[in-house]
Amino acid sequence: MSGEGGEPQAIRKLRPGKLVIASHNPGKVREIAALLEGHGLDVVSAAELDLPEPEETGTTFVMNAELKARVAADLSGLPALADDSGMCVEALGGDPGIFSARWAGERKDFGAAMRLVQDKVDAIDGASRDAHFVCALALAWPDGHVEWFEGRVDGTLVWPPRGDKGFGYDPMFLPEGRDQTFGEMDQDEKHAISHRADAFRQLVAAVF
Ligand SMILES: O=P(O)(O)OP(=O)(O)OP(=O)(O)OC[C@H]1O[C@@H](n2cnc3c(O)ncnc32)[C@H](O)[C@@H]1O
Ligand SMILES: [Mg+2]
Repeated sequence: MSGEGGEPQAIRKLRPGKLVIASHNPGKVREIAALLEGHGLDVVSAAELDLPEPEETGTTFVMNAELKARVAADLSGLPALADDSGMCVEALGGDPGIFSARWAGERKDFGAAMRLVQDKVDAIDGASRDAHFVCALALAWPDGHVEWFEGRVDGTLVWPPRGDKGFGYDPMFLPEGRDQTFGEMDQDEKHAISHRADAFRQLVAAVF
């Protein structure tokens, strides 16, 4: 991104202190807290602060991450970090993508969401089972400054789902070159290769 006059905008450093994790997904909050360990931050989740869950009206992962981070920073008066992520299936033109949470419905039934993905891919003759996860991070300050980062991991879909260690679509996603799904991996193994860890590596390099 460029500032006025064409000069690159300086990346803002994140100082030790309170940081809001602007997510209402406990699986994500757990992973984000682990990925931020050791940087002197005192993390507090949006749920702990009773912050509202904003409607995700953006058309990209980055737009939705920014929207969530801005709401949390504005309401808390603290820097806030949001994650918008999802699983993109090649044969489905990138769906569920930014709609990954919504495919699970009000009841957040990811068993049903995974079955829906499987049924849709299965209905296409000779369909590729390639998929990838994307994670967009937005770090917003109360004065309106925002930094963005995006990570990705490629893999294939397996059926039936395997493992109960992760969250969301993890049990049906087999990362490239591995024989365990994200659902079968311990958190540290997932963090060695995941879309979220990829985005955090970029964030850590930039803002600390
Ligand atoms: O918006 P917040 O409050 O952060 O929580 P959310 O669950 O609604 O999160 P998203 O809007 O970003 O939706 C992303 C969905 O994609 C799925 N997803 C994202 N990252 C994942 C991961 O690492 N493993 C499995 N599923 C993941 C998961 O089902 C999420 O609910
Ligand atoms: Mg959401």
